[in-house]
Amino acid sequence: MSDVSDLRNDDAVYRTLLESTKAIPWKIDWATKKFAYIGPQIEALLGWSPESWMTVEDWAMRMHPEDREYVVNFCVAQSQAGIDHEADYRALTKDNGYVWLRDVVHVVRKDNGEPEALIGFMFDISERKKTEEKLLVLQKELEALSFKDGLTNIANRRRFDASLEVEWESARSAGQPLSILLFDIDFFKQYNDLYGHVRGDNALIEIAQTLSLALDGPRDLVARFGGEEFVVLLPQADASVALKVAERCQRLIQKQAITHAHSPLDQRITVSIGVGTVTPGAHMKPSSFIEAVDQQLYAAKKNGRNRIETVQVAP
Ligand SMILES: Nc1nc2c(ncn2[C@@H]2O[C@H](COP(=O)(O)OP(=O)(O)OP(=O)(O)O)[C@@H](O)[C@H]2O)c(=O)[nH]1
Repeated sequence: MSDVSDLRNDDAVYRTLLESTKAIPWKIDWATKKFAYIGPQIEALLGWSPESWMTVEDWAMRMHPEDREYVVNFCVAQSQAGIDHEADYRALTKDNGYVWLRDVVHVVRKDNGEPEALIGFMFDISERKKTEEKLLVLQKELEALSFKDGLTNIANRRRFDASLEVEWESARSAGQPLSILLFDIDFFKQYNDLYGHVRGDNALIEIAQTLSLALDGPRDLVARFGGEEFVVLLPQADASVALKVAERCQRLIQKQAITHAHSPLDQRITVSIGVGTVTPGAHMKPSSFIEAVDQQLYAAKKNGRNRIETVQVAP
């Protein structure tokens, strides 16, 4: 058996070790910017023969154009400063594909501190990047889900609150009106009691769909406000537009004719609607506007249900 000192002197052993790892070793002479060495594994990974890696130019040109400027500038700056570093980028393959690489770089310095050479390893990190990308997609899906109501599939209260905040600011700075419609299903407790919770859930889903169909503005939003209440946000809509939309919603729900034998109104599901319009002023809060619209909804209930009550809130 050879001892360690034998091994240290044995270039062939080192070469075998270097060339049998998955990581691809390389060395660049700093003065000439030429490759002194690159492991033969590079050919299996990217298709370019080791001999074709002549200078740092070859390295830079075989990088995805979107990664090139940042990675090259970063590596040059770190090398000049004598700092070991690493960079991730997409390397071009001979058949015009890309492979994600991580280059881990050690700066060999002369006695005066200036770089003499760079030595490093390239790692194939494409699998890791794929996992990261999948995670990103999943995260986006999760974010979207967290803004959706699980039962009706329309926007949830959180989404409504977030949209209202944005639209409120936009209306305030543009000096434009915005309107809100609050819906509450009439005698829904009786509906649940008579038909059961599952039919109750289905009725909520159907009404959510109908309300979605009633809107046509690009920024209009329908959301589940809670329980059997829905809300519609109408940016840039004045009182007359808001009333028209409310009437359209009421009509469509009537047309939908979901039987409700225990409703004294029409023997089908009806809704009460509170409508409010405001041009937000500097000191007004969205919550006090919602409060005012909620009072209209309450008035619609008190005044007989299946009706619309409106308010124009002073800024
Ligand atoms: N099926 C089902 N029912 C719900 C859901 N959320 C709220 N509800 C029901 O909605 C009903 C609301 O009852 P109330 O607040 O008394 O109102 P109402 O019976 O509609 O009476 P008015 O609003 O005064 O006309 C309750 O029975 C709740 O159980 C839901 O997700 N699914």
